[in-house]
Amino acid sequence: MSVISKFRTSFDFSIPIHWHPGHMSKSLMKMKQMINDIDLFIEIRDSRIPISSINSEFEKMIGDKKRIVVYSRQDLAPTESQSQLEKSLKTLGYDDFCFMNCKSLIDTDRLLNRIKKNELKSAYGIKRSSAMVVGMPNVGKSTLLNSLRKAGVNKGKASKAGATPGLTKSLASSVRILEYPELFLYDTPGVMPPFNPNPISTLKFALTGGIKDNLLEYEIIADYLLFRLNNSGSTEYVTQLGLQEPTDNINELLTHVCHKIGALHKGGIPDYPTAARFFVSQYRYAKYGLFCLDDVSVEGIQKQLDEMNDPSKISKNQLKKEHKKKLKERSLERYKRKMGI
Ligand SMILES: Nc1nc2c(ncn2[C@@H]2O[C@H](COP(=O)(O)OP(=O)(O)OP(=O)(O)O)[C@@H](O)[C@H]2O)c(=O)[nH]1
Repeated sequence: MSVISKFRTSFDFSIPIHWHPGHMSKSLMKMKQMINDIDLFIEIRDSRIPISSINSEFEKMIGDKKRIVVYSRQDLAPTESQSQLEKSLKTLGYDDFCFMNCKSLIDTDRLLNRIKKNELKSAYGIKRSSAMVVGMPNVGKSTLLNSLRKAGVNKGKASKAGATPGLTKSLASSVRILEYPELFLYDTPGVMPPFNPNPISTLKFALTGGIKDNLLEYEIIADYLLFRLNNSGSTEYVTQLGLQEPTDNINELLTHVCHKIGALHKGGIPDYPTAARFFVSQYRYAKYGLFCLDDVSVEGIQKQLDEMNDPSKISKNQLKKEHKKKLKERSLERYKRKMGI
């Protein structure tokens, strides 16, 4: 795909988003307390944001324990980015990972066989083993637990799964997912890092549905989406939305969407947040194509990991101040737009 040169080549966003409510810190603490009872961690990351969905807190917690990384939503990420990621991870020395659609029983069977063959080899007939599924919010933890239970012991759903991030709020008791060797699995609430020094990676997480709706205006998420679509030369959105041509102007695009879906207030005033939500939801249903939002080259991964592990360069207070200032500016902008000023 060729990059259309008249579009933006960078996206200015520096609002740090903090979402680490009490239930997340409590759960993280509880997970840490249980560490000695866990034989295997199944850490889930999203194939569309394989690096931005890493929580450095899990890295510290899991340490040298047995872990398998599951890149979920394989069905929503391009095959080229998966092959590139696989190559890069192997070059960087990682090999305990797999890609899957957590809703697919074929994929789940494959994962279960792999766990039986590799991770639980030493446990046959010896003892009951325990595993824990961990990950950021909405990456597919409960879905995977339910699929593993179905594939392993043919039992129904044990955990509530759904498109709303933060659905699982507490660490529940474990459920059996294998009879022989006996394996139990704990579902855990999605945990965001207490502090993420890279606002763009949180923005990517928001775009893929990982943070609560009220934490960031949909118009910003929609603008970032438009930037990414144009920047990758992908114009499927033009056809899908019935636009005349690609645009780099989010207001222009949202005004069109408002009229297309009838998102209008009294007097025909466009309802931008509803239009933005629609634009983003279509992306999440892969209506504009399949995308990987992270750079998965060896250098790209290394750069993102370095940033993640060295937040010391950025002052938390500085970011908080900037956050407040930006929020004020945004609400003024929104007010002006609403009033047609
Ligand atoms: N297409 C696709 N959808 C998935 C996959 N895994 C999970 N989902 C969907 O993603 C949404 C979130 O899944 P959950 O299992 O609730 O995610 P979670 O990680 O438990 O969420 P929290 O409770 O926020 O921690 C649900 O609508 C699932 O159906 C996948 O591999 N492919």
